[in-house]
Amino acid sequence: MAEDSQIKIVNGAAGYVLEDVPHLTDYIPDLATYPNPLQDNPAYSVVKQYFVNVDDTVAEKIVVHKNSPRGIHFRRAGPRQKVYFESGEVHACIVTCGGLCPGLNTVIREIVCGLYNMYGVNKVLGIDGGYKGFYAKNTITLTPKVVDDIHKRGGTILGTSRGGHETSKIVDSIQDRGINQVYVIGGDGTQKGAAVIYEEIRRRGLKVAVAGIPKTIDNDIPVIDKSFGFDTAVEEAQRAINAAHVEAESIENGIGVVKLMGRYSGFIAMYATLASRDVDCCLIPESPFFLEGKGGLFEFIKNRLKENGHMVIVLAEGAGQDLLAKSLQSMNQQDASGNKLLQDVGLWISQKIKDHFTRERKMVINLKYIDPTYMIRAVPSIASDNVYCTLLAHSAVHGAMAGYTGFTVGPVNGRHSYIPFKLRALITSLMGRLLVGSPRAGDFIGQTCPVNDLRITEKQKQVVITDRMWARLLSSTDQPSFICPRVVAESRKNHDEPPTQLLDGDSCKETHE
Ligand SMILES: Nc1ncnc2c1ncn2[C@@H]1O[C@H](COP(=O)(O)OP(=O)(O)O)[C@@H](O)[C@H]1O
Ligand SMILES: O=P(O)(O)OC[C@H]1O[C@](O)(COP(=O)(O)O)[C@@H](O)[C@@H]1O
Ligand SMILES: [Mg+2]
Repeated sequence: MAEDSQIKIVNGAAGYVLEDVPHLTDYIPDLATYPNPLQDNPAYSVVKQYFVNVDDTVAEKIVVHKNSPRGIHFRRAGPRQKVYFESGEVHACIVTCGGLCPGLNTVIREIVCGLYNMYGVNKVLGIDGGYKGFYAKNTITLTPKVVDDIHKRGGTILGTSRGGHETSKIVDSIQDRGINQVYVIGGDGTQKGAAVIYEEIRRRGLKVAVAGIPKTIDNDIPVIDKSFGFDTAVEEAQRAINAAHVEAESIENGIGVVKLMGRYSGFIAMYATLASRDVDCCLIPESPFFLEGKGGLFEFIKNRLKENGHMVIVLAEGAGQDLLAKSLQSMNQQDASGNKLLQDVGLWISQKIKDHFTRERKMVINLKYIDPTYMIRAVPSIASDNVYCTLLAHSAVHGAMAGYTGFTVGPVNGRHSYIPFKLRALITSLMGRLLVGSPRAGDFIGQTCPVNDLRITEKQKQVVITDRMWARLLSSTDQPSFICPRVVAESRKNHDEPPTQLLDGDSCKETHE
């Protein structure tokens, strides 16, 4: 067990490490247990071995070598034979925080229906308008009837907000209302907030389970395979890319520019580009680029227009922010949650391209800029995301009923798992490894992950531009990598061995806040 009593690490033979999640009995001993009501539920009782074995764990690494350690494992999500809450005792609440994401309503719906239908719970409250709703607003009663068709709508029926995380007021409200299960749906900021709430609840010795459901359209939460709403966003982005392509190919020297979401991580832009095949150039925050000179964006545009007569550029909102900061002398403004406010890279780059070709090259170009970001975020989730949201919600409900707390749910290599808010796995798994940080153009620097006490929320998953996926993209668009070949060669020379598949997916870096 680690020195910090809230971090539960179990070491086994052959380098097996379990990053366990906290349990209510860690700080309230002798809690009563009850048989899981699912065993008498006709829908579930037909399943052989419906309950998850208490010892089941999920491996973080599935590609291993003969002599490599077995690595980090997480507790497998799912229903347990014993539960720590009686049905009538449960008083649950659900809160949604941060930016919108397709699927929020589906998760809300499935938590409510899961609690009612699987566990016979009939007291579920919705917190209105994010964290501040705990102490500043009235609650909303949630029943299966109320949430019946909300999955067909975008947004969140509960409302959301940034900022306003006042821990003691929130926990006072939880205590005063007699809430004993808290379901928190939100991104990295929200999960940080949930971790603090869990710590305060534990300090007060309350029998309250805190479960996080990770939400981020940017897909930037580490460890889990993918966040809900991401597939919907990639799908919806196709409409904007198609429109940009139609516009561009209809006119001489047509250029379509599409901005997609992705503050620090360019996953939506990368997948939307790979899916579309109409995109000539994809720009993401992880891959710095430059405009002028040999190998720069302007030269590429000139050549592509010469070859094809038109082109489409997709860029993530966080791309090229270093260039914008230089040229616009931006102020360091933040939103209410402390997230850096970004400049509009789409507008900026569109203007730069127009200026360059019309003024400097005296060339007529027709550029159309499409910003579908908020339209994409506001749509209802597609079918596959709905199923995924259902599994996330059910995993969270099973975990809380089983007495686990201080955890986030999510699939790890396809298996739903409970991941502690306080996560040391990342340290161990990343220790000593070279990660690509945020290199500047021509400045390809590998960074070593600092060995600190980390949480799932203190790293961001990013596109690794030395991975095969980014190479696939470069090969599909045939765009420049914007990295000086000499620096790549030097970086290769510094690796004793060729890059290994074990590195796939190690795509985390420290948060930017
Ligand atoms: N470090 C933190 N500690 C406590 N609460 C936080 C922290 N960071 C963000 N929050 C709270 O989490 C909520 C959502 O955060 P935000 O960054 O806006 O969105 P997201 O969760 O989608 O990343 C806000 O109410 C914010 O106050
Ligand atoms: O305008 P808003 O609501 O602050 O949201 C903008 C941000 O929200 C996001 O869509 C998602 O961010 P969060 O996951 O932090 O909510 C980002 O891509 C984007 O920068
Ligand atoms: Mg965030």
